[in-house]
Amino acid sequence: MSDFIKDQRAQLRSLMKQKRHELDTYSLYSSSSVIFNTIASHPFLSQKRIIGSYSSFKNEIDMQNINAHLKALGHEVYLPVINSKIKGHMDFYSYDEHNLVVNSFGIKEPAALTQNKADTAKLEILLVPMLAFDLKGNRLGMGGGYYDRMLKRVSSDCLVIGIAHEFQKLQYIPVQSWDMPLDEAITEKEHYIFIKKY
Ligand SMILES: Nc1nc2c(c(=O)[nH]1)N(C=O)[C@@H](CNc1ccc(C(=O)N[C@@H](CCC(=O)O)C(=O)O)cc1)CN2
Ligand SMILES: Nc1ncnc2c1ncn2[C@@H]1O[C@H](COP(=O)(O)OP(=O)(O)OP(=O)(O)O)[C@@H](O)[C@H]1O
Repeated sequence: MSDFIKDQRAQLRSLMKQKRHELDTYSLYSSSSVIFNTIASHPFLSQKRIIGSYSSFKNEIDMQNINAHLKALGHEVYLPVINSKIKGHMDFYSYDEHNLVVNSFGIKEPAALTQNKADTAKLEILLVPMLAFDLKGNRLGMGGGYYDRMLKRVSSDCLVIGIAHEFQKLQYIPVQSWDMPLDEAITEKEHYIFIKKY
């Protein structure tokens, strides 16, 4: 792996964490509400049943209403659970808003009950958090490599959609061989389509 790219990504990560930290509550609220509507009216939503999503933390777009809405519509909704025994590994477990526990990062996750575990290969839509993205669909995450590893196990038919604030769009994100590109990104300003799957 190139140390140069690794350093560039680390620098960008720290800059974008800072920017997100400075976001005001009103922008977070209003952008989350616009993105709720974009996801709720996504043209493929009615054709897909099994959705991987996430619980937000630290000024990420608020996914709580979105997750509840998707579940109320009858979708199967799964959220990540970090596996503390395997480095960079997470699995998805079914979402129940009344049954979430806070993990070591301060992110709410479902209890890891075997009977509630998703078959990652069966996910049809995956909503992905990101610190930054570019118009080629490259993504910068929090740096654990969790999504890079997980996306390798997802079906090539699964629609992978990054969720972010518009200010997280950058001109160029340096990538490494294992970085998995997004199909789409949704911000409060735009619905970007990088790869037209359907
Ligand atoms: N909501 C959400 N869930 C997610 C992610 C995410 O970006 N957002 N992840 C995306 O991959 C994974 C979790 N990855 C994470 C990686 C680092 C930190 C974190 O807080 N890092 C600290 C430093 C911690 C340390 O050094 O001990 C920090 O940035 O201050 C949090 C989550 C899986 N779940
Ligand atoms: N498929 C992989 N195989 C082995 N190591 C990996 C893989 N993906 C990522 N890593 C490791 O994880 C570290 C972080 O990767 P990267 O910078 O791509 O994370 P990220 O995409 O920002 O984080 P995340 O996916 O958790 O949001 C890398 O430095 C590398 O050591």
